Amino acid sequence: MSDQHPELLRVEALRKEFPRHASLAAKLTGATHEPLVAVRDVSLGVAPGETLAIVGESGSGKSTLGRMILGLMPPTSGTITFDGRDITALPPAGRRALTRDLQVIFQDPYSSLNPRQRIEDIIREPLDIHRIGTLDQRRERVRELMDQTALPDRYRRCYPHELSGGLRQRVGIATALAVHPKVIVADEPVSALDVSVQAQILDLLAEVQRQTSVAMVFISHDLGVVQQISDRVAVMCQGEIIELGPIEDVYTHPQHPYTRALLSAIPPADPTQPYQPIAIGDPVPLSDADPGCRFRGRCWLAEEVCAQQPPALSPRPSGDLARCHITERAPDTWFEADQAITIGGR
Ligand SMILES: Nc1ncnc2c1ncn2[C@@H]1O[C@H](COP(=O)(O)OP(=O)(O)OP(=O)(O)O)[C@@H](O)[C@H]1O
Repeated sequence: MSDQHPELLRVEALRKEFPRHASLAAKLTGATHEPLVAVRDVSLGVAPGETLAIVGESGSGKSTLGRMILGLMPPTSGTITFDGRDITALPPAGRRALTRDLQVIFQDPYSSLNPRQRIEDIIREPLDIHRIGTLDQRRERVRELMDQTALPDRYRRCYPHELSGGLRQRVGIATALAVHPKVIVADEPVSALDVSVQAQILDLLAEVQRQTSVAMVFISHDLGVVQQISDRVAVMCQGEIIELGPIEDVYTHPQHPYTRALLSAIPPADPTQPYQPIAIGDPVPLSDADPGCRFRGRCWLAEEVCAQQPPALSPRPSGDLARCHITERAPDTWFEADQAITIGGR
């Protein structure tokens, strides 16, 4: 989609390092510690009306990337461009003005809603902050937003604790939509909800997007969840994007073994079908200076080259970009090796 439309949001070589706390022994010996690289030189763009999913296991750097896009955390290096404007290091006043265009939906709607405010006041708050319309117009907009997010009017004067998790997430969505943002970052918006409620909220987000053309960055640890609503997906592993492409291509022809393993973890819709998740174990820590592929310690396809050279994010015939020496050399034959692995433990 971003090939046809100018990008609304672009991050380029975005990096976030966190200092590590030195142990007492290290302090005494003066040993230096490498920082933890949470996001490693990530580049991607989002077009108007597009949903880009950011997927990866816990600790892969998804939320840190989302927080930097939202201006909640400064990057160590790299740039963020919004609507053609560099917003990487905006002063606080500039950032505040931008919150109208860039909104967020959090994972846990309960902790993100003020427990002492009524639902109508919560939804109206962004309109008050940005001084949009008269009080009557704001009230009318709240009614419109409750209608749009299928929140029955009887909840208008309720407090968050009186609502179910699904209804609270509808309030979160209505609040994010209130000021007509251009981009919404949704950070695990359904992972705290029951499966049946998840489906309703995903349907709502898809419908809202059809109506408003808002661009969405949808962060999730679950490839199964993003399939339903995303146009493209970026798969993150140990701070890096290891695969990026249209959702159909990534699901039908994954070009990175890590993506293949994540896909294998999605339970089949039909319970009579075999469920054979590929066990890849936990991330293997590597020095920042390590020259090889960061996934090689968990990879059943790894060869010598994987320890010697960093794989580049390179295009594949299927339309994806992937960061893997093996599939770069043989994009269509690696599935044979895939068939040969002992599923559930290598
Ligand atoms: N404020 C922080 N200070 C130090 N380290 C951090 C901080 N925030 C995140 N990290 C580390 O950065 C790495 C990436 O974390 P991040 O939360 O972005 O991952 P994630 O993919 O969103 O995972 P999760 O879904 O579990 O939040 C992890 O190793 C995490 O411990």
